[in-house]
Amino acid sequence: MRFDAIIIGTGQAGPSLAASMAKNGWKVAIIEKGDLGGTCVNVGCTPTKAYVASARRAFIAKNSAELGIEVNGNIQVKLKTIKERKDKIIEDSRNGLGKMLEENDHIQLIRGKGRFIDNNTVSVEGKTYKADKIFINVGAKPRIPDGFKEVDYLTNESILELEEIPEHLIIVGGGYIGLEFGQMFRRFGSKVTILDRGEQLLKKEDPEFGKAIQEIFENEGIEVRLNSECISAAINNGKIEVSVNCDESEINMQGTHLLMASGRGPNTSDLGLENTSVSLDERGYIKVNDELQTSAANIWALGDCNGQGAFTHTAYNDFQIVNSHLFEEKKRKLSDRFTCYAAFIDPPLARVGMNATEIKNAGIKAKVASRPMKKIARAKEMGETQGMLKIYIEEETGMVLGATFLGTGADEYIHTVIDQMYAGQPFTIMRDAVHIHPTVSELIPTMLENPNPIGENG
Ligand SMILES: Cc1cc2nc3c(=O)[nH]c(=O)nc-3n(C[C@H](O)[C@H](O)[C@H](O)COP(=O)(O)OP(=O)(O)OC[C@H]3O[C@@H](n4cnc5c(N)ncnc54)[C@H](O)[C@@H]3O)c2cc1C
Ligand SMILES: NC(=O)c1ccc[n+]([C@@H]2O[C@H](COP(=O)([O-])OP(=O)(O)OC[C@H]3O[C@@H](n4cnc5c(N)ncnc54)[C@H](O)[C@@H]3O)[C@@H](O)[C@H]2O)c1
Repeated sequence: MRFDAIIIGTGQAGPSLAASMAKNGWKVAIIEKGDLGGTCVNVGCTPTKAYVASARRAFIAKNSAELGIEVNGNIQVKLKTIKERKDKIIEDSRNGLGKMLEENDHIQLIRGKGRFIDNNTVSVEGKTYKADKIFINVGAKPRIPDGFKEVDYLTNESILELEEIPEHLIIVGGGYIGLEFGQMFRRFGSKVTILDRGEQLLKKEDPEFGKAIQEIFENEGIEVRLNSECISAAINNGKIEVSVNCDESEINMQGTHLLMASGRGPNTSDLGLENTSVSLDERGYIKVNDELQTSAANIWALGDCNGQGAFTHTAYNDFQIVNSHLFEEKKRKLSDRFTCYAAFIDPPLARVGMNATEIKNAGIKAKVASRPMKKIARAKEMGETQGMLKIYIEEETGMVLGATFLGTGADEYIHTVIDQMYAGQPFTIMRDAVHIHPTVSELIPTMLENPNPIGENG
């Protein structure tokens, strides 16, 4: 069967692209081997943020005496109810997407695993489909290091199926997934241990933010063990035993559950790409140019599988870039994008652009405007004073290079800085703006009054 375009994967880029192509009169096939909506909807952002909300309610219920609220009696966390609520949110989202794809006359939804036969042909369960243009949106999967084959470990998928709270959850990996699940299950009532081979949590952040998060986690009773190399696991007396360290001072710990949160890798190994002229990098990501075109001129790669971002908003922006080249006058480019993201721990960490370490490594002369949350009126009124705000400004031009915020609501007001960076204006625009009192955002202009040289610790 022949189409104008074939899309492989219904993640965060594919369905929007299919809808746009259909609107422009193209005949499109979209192939999906699993649940519609991909990682974010089914086993990523949506379910985890629903769980984070339940975990925060549990935490507040247990920790509001200081604000004059005492709960007498038992606070019960019902994981089965939390899961049912999450399943309903996912189902609604999946059904909405299914309806959109199935009711569009220009789109054919094909269920099954797609595999390239050549640059213009994809097979699904024995049938072949041809198109002039093919768009790959196959996402990523957990990367499991050697040493865990003997145990029945959990991943971000299976942990979301649990109906009972683990007694002791050991987590390998102190990145986004490890931290979000770690804090949430601690708040649900589990004992939690987080192991990471690195020197700090969230290794892409400046060390002071890693340390601040570690302190917040330890204050909640989470055990954090860094510099844990050569981790492996086995079953001992029905429990999971985890060995940490390579030398004879090896430490063993026992837990009831083990979550692997040690990074993700692209779904490109069994896609038949060897039958095409698409090139991969050494880690298996599909190489793309500034327009997300692969080394095969008629094939594009979008989302996690191209290694240019590992977030829903970057996958969606990939759709916007490709779509602009197909149908719009104003062309978008990958290189126009500022890196931005949030870790949805509590308080959240939000980031855009460069941090102090990157600025120093690049040899850029810059200043930092900073403020601890404990010096912000609204944070004090809310009783949520953990964290700090930092904005980096290039000395020569006055342009904003980036910001890292750790604090209550940071995932929202980071957008003040993101929008400023996209506007391409100097920091004085933000400094001279009038913000609403009392908000955390109102301190952004104030902190920009007195930027200082970047110190040893950022
Ligand atoms: C636990 C967790 C929490 C996360 N939280 C956030 C968050 O809060 N914010 C955020 O921005 N990002 C978050 N992410 C990352 C986000 O989920 C991903 O970056 C995003 O889903 C990537 O989308 P994608 O379009 O690249 O692919 P995906 O959403 O992974 O979709 C790819 C689709 O392709 C299908 N597929 C793969 N191979 C084939 C094949 N051969 N044939 C047919 N179909 C195929 C898959 O079944 C899948 O449905 C989280 C990820 C995880 C794991
Ligand atoms: N809030 C969000 O936007 C969000 C939330 C969850 C996931 N995600 C996406 O999912 C991706 C994957 O998340 P992740 O947390 O799995 O990966 P990650 O790369 O953020 O963190 C993995 C951690 O595991 C450690 N590690 C790896 N192998 C190890 C080993 N053998 N022994 C000990 N430690 C080891 C690494 O040092 C690292 O700190 C992220 O890059 C992110 O893009 C995003």
